Amino acid sequence: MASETLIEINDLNFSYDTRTILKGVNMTMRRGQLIAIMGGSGSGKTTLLKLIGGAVRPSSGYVKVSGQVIHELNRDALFKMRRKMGMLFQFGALFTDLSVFDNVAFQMREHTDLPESMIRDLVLMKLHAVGLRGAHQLMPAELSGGMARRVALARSIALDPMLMMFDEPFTGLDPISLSVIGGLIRRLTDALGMTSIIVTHDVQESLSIVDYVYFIADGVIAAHGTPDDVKESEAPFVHQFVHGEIDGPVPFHYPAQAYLQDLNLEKALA
Ligand SMILES: Nc1ncnc2c1ncn2[C@@H]1O[C@H](COP(=O)(O)OP(=O)(O)OP(=O)(O)O)[C@@H](O)[C@H]1O
Repeated sequence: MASETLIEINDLNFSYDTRTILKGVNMTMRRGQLIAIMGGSGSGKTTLLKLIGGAVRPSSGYVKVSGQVIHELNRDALFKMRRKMGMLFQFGALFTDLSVFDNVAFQMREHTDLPESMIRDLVLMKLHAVGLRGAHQLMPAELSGGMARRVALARSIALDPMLMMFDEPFTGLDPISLSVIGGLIRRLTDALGMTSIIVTHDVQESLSIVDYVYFIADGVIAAHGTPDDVKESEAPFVHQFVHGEIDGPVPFHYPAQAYLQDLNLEKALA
């Protein structure tokens, strides 16, 4: 059912010690949706993925996945839940000493009792979905960057997750590989009926594939909407992002003391 809620984030607050990272975040994500989370560097996007995956606990509020409050799950229940979530980080590193086939088969062998003949069919099916069935015997060192990313993608969907989280899936890819990966994320989301979240700086690619966008700034949701809403938005924050302006409400520089002061310090240390 496309309209069923998979993730509900309610008044979520999170701090590292005394440093507040997320403030009163509310989000709803439905099954089958592809959602982008965008925001400046250090705005808390990866932290939000960690909260969804239960790697860190909220200071207050909650994340509910499939009706269950993540931080209330015991260890076993959390592991069970995590098995239904796939995570693909920027350099979704492959096991270099395993073939493409064995990389994709790894989780199936670890976490299921499926016979090897069935694993073979499933692995080839996943590789086929990313266009690399013919490459199943290659070793990671024989792959291009874009191919390696596709194998990592096939591996992350090996156990048919209900939720996939991609952290910066486009980083370091040339424009063609980038749109191949973007298209694949969309197609796999639809074909598997999963919910996918991408954290990305790549505004143009994501607006062309996602159903919904959230912008985070200073720990709050500064704007959200469909790609059409976002493209038409007059809000300065959204405008800066969508049109790639360096200066605007999102500062380019991490807060620092005056530059001159830093330079003088260097001189004093020399
Ligand atoms: N383990 C940690 N302990 C303390 N502070 C942390 C920790 N991890 C991240 N932070 C801080 O929390 C803030 C949010 O980090 P996060 O990684 O969520 O940002 P982000 O939006 O994903 O950034 P980027 O786009 O640069 O990856 C950052 O300012 C970071 O310095």
